[in-house]
Amino acid sequence: MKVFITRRIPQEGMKILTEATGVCEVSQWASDEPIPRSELLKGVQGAHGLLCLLSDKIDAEVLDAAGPNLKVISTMSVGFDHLALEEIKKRGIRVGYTPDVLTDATAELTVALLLATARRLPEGVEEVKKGGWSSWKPLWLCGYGLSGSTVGVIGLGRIGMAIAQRLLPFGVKRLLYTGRTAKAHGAEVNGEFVPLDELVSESDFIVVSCSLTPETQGLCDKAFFSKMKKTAVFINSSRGAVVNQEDLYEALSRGQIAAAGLDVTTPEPLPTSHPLLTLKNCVVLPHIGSATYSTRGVMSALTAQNLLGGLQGSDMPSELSF
Ligand SMILES: O=C(O)[C@H](O)CO
Repeated sequence: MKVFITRRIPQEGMKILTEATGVCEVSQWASDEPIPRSELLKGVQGAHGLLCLLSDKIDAEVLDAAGPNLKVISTMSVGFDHLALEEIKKRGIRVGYTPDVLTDATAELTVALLLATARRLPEGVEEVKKGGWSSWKPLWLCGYGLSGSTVGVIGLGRIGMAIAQRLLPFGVKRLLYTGRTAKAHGAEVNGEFVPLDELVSESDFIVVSCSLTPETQGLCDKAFFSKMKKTAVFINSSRGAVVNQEDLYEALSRGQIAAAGLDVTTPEPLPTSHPLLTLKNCVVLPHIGSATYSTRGVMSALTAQNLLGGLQGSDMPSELSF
C-alpha cells in the first residue's frame, strides 16, 4: 500500500515504516520545510495512507486528490484542527493522532514560557548583551511571581492539568479553570471551576490550554483583555487562533495587561514585521511546546504505528473518535 509522508520526521517513525516491508511503500517530501500545496496534491495521489503534520491543511481538495484508496490519515500532533473532519468522515477515512506523549514536554515549555514572560528573562538577557546592565538596581527589570497568586487555566484537559500540577508547587494560592464542564480531575489540583469572566478578572496568570474549536476561536479578544488585571500575565500554548492578536497588541501596548507569552500565533511563522514583535512585554516562541528530542521521537513512532494500524484495518494505538 502506498504511503505519503509530508515532511522529514524523526528516525524512530521512519524506521517503523521502512521495516514494515510487505505492508507499505513509502514516498516522502524529505525536507524540513513545509511541502508546497502543489506537491502535496501530487504526492498524495493514489495513497492508502497519509502521514501529515499540523502545518498541513488536509481538506476536501487534498482528499479528492488522494482518491478512493485513502484509508488512514495519521497526524504527528495532538491537535487536529488542520484536518477537515467532516469531509474525512464522509469518506470513511480513519484518523490517528498523538495525545498523551507530548503532555509533559508541552506543560514544561508552558511553565518555562510563563516564568520567562513574568520575570522578563528575554529582556534581561538582551540588556546584558547590549550593555544596559549598569548596576544592581532596586526598581530594574521587576516582574511578577507565582507565589500567593491566582492562576486561571482555560481548558483543564491533559495538558492543562499537567501545567497546573507543575505550577502549584510554586506556591499558587488559587487555581481556577474554565471549559465546557467541570472536571472530576480538577480536584487533584484544588481547581475551582468558574465562569470565564470570573477567571479572567481574578487571575494573575492566565494560561490558555484548550483546543481550537469554533467555540474557542477568537475567545481572547478586546472584551477578554479589558477584564484582565493590569498586572496579569497572559500565556498561550494551544493554538494561535484562540487569540485575537490585534486586540492583544492593543492591550499590551496600552498597558492594559502586564505581559504575554505565546508559543503559538496566527500565522505561523509570525512575520518578523509583526507589531507584537516590537513589544518588550511580549515573548513569542516558534511553537516548540513538544520539542524535546525524546518527545518528537515518541510522537513520530506513534504516528507510524497509527498509520500501520489504519492501513491493515487493525487497532490504531491512538485513533481519534469523531
Ligand atoms: O498539536 C500538537 O501536537 C502541538 O501543538 C505540537 O506538538
